[in-house]
Amino acid sequence: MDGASLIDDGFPATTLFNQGYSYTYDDVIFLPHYIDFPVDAVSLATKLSRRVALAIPCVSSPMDTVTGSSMATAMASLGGIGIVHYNTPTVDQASLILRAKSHKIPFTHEIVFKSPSDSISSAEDFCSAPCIFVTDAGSESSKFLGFVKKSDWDKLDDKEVRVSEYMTKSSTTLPSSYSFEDVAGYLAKDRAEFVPLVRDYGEGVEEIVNLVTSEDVERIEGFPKLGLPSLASDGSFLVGAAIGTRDSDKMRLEHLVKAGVNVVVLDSSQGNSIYQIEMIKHVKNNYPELDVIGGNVVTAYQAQNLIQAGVDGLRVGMGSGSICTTQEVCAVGRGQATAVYKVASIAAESSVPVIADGGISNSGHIVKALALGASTVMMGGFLAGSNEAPGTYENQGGWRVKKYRGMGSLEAMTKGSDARYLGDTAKLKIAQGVVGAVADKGSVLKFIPYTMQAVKQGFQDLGASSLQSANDLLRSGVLRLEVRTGAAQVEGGIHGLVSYEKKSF
Ligand SMILES: NC(=O)C1=CN([C@@H]2O[C@H](COP(=O)(O)OP(=O)(O)OC[C@H]3O[C@@H](n4cnc5c(N)ncnc54)[C@H](O)[C@@H]3O)[C@@H](O)[C@H]2O)C=CC1
Ligand SMILES: O=c1[nH]c(=O)c2[nH+]cn([C@@H]3O[C@H](COP(=O)(O)O)[C@@H](O)[C@H]3O)c2[nH]1
Ligand SMILES: [K+]
Repeated sequence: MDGASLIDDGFPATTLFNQGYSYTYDDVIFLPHYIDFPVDAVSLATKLSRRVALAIPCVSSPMDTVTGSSMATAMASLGGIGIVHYNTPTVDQASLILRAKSHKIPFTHEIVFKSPSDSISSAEDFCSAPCIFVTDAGSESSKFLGFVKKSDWDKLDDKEVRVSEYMTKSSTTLPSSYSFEDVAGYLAKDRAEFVPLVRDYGEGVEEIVNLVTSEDVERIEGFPKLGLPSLASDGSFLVGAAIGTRDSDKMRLEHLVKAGVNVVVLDSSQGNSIYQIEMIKHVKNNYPELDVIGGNVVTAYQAQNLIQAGVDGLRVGMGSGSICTTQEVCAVGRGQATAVYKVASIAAESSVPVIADGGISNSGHIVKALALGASTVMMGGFLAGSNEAPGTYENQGGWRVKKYRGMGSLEAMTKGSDARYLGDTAKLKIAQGVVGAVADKGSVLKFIPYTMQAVKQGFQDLGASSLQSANDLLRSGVLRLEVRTGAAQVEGGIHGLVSYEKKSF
């Protein structure tokens, strides 16, 4: 359909976003366009940064209640990517990256090890694992001797008895290079409940890196089929990592590169700083093969500075996050729809991909972010209640919840990021985030594919079969938008019902 013959209706983005208002996703609505392809013809393939391609536009936030190794593994297996947080010592961050990259299957378990002479005195020793593995030295890198099932331990009268006296002896392990289908095949054939996966480093050095249970297999097989995973050239999952802009972060980066990190995000609320520009140059000079993403920014001016410094991607959003109090505390930031449109407009001139970071709470927000020019969306709260997020579920007022906290909350700062907030000499700590909880959402392996299907339906309504096509339609003024009044937003939501059940898939 020829855009030029459109009847004038709604506003082109350039008009809408130049009126002096800061709009967020909910403030604006796209007018539907023309459908001339089926929904399955929509491709959401995209780029995270200049050289990092993804099959789906999903990125998990570098937050310590969002992205550890399980989330990074799951996001990469879905075709997106996880950015491992840095609120932890360098060695721990590097081992999270190594762990995520050493898998071929879409999930990881927490594994607990004991030696034969140990005892298991409390049910808490099992953490969330269905069994405890027994190895020679009680660590992941020693010989596998067998296991203790939680159900067997429950039956013990004397919990102080040594593990060797009641463990089930076994020497069966599978290589961590096995695919999910290979492992599922083994478990079915041997009717085994679980099996450890072992990574072989050569010269007799091995490490138990994961465990797969028959319950996992059944669960995953019930989920939508996975698309193309995000893989590095060596076949390992793509994994990103956040770092800061202090001198000590240069040393951190060196370790992360050794651990195989594929892209690095300079994690700052206000990225247009001398510190960040120096760090961008440091990364470019020392690791020319590594893409570096700068941010956060919300204006064309901030973006331009970082583009000139050489960034390969930009992260957009200031104060838009669900746990953020930056706009309230510091009086700076921008409505996220406006921020994404403005930054993406300038970044497109240099072919720098943009990440729309924060404020995503439904598939419609993702459609809006991408159609306004973002190449990917970064999500914290949307993913924090999943099985793959760090932490365990708790009960709160009848809800099954997981903790979700801002990296600028007092609690997170106390855990590790003090230096950032205190400055080196300042003495007063000011929080820019809160500690909260989000509801259990199940596995990202299930709800992200459904969310992506909803995004594809949105793209079909816009008449865009790809991100590039949506962008062309937006920039040529064919795609039109309007601002929704308060009443229009109420009308666009569920209203006027005494009760309802909202089930999305
Ligand atoms: N997207 C958002 O709206 C926000 C995000 N956050 C998150 O909270 C965390 C911390 O963010 P920030 O506080 O911005 O961390 P940051 O480490 O960038 O900044 C903290 C303070 O340290 C200073 N600083 C940074 N590098 C320096 C250097 N080399 N020498 C001297 N001073 C230096 C900064 O200017 C700032 O005053 C991040 O994970 C970030 O993503 C926090 C607030 C808002
Ligand atoms: O003002 C802030 N104070 C904080 O303590 C904080 N921690 C994270 N972030 C940012 O919020 C994003 C996640 O937002 P959502 O939960 O809305 O996805 C993240 O991706 C970050 O950009 C913070 N912002
Ligand atoms: K906020």
